[in-house]
Amino acid sequence: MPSIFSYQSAEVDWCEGNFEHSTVIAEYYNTVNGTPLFSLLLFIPLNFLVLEGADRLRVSNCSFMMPLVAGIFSMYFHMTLSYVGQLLDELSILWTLIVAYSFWYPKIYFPRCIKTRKHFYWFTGGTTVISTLMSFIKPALNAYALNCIAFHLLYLMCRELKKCNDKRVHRMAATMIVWWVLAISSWISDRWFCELWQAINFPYFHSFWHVLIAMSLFYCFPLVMYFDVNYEMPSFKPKLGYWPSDSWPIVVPYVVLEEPHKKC
Ligand SMILES: CCCCCCCC/C=C\CCCCCCCC(=O)N[C@@H](CO)[C@H](O)/C=C/CCCCCCCCCCCCC
Ligand SMILES: [Ca+2]
Ligand SMILES: [Zn+2]
Repeated sequence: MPSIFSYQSAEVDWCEGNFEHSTVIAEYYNTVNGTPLFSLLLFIPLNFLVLEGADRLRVSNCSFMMPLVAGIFSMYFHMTLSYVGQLLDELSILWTLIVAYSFWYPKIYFPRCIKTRKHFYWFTGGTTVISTLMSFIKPALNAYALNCIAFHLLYLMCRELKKCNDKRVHRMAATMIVWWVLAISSWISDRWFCELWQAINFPYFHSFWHVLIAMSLFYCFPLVMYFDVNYEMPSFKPKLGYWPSDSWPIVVPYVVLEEPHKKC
């Protein structure tokens, strides 16, 4: 019986051929294009915020270490295609999402029985334990469940956009959604239509997914920060921007806090 650490013991095998470019890395392209993107793309926009020095944001920025961990486990998974690698990949995404929800889920959407963020932490803590245990039941389904969370984010985003007139916010949200649609299409293509891609010798859609989902998150984070500042720091006015400027073809989206409103 193969060990849970052995190569190719995972329930899932992505379309890219195994050990085609290396004897130690099972899926070469899926492995090498993962981590740098997840970590770098997510850290850059946050630097702008950290510089602004708002305490709440400085504390919650610690959670941005989580996508880095998810990136590392993703690399380990594609390198080995082991059962442990698959679970680490999925659980690190689950925990990253839960940490992000714990910090940034707006209070107005809390279930009625939850009154404070402290109570919400207990709720997310309980959810973490239950969902972590459930993820061992059928690991192949975990990725589908995780992808469904994006639909909830999409729903939240639409509700927030309805209340917001800022064109920059709408533009950034539209960009994020376009990247996500491309990302999820690539993920599904790789999972469901692998035979077709192998027939035309192009089994790389999961690699595209890594890049495209990172791009979507790149735009998602400044937006989440924007709404968070509106709710949690009403004396500040958040503003979305693109570095170095709006007109450049390649830009880094970020959020800054403008001068605090003068209090009477
Ligand atoms: C108020 C809440 C704010 C939430 C902010 C979002 C926090 C981001 C959290 C997680 C980072 C995800 C990192 C993705 C790593 C992908 C690794 C990977 O490719 N794994 C695959 C196997 O190699 C696996 O099959 C994929 C599983 C599905 C992952 C789904 C992630 C959903 C992330 C949500 C994206 C939202 C984008 C905007 C939607 C409109
Ligand atoms: Ca494969
Ligand atoms: Zn992957």
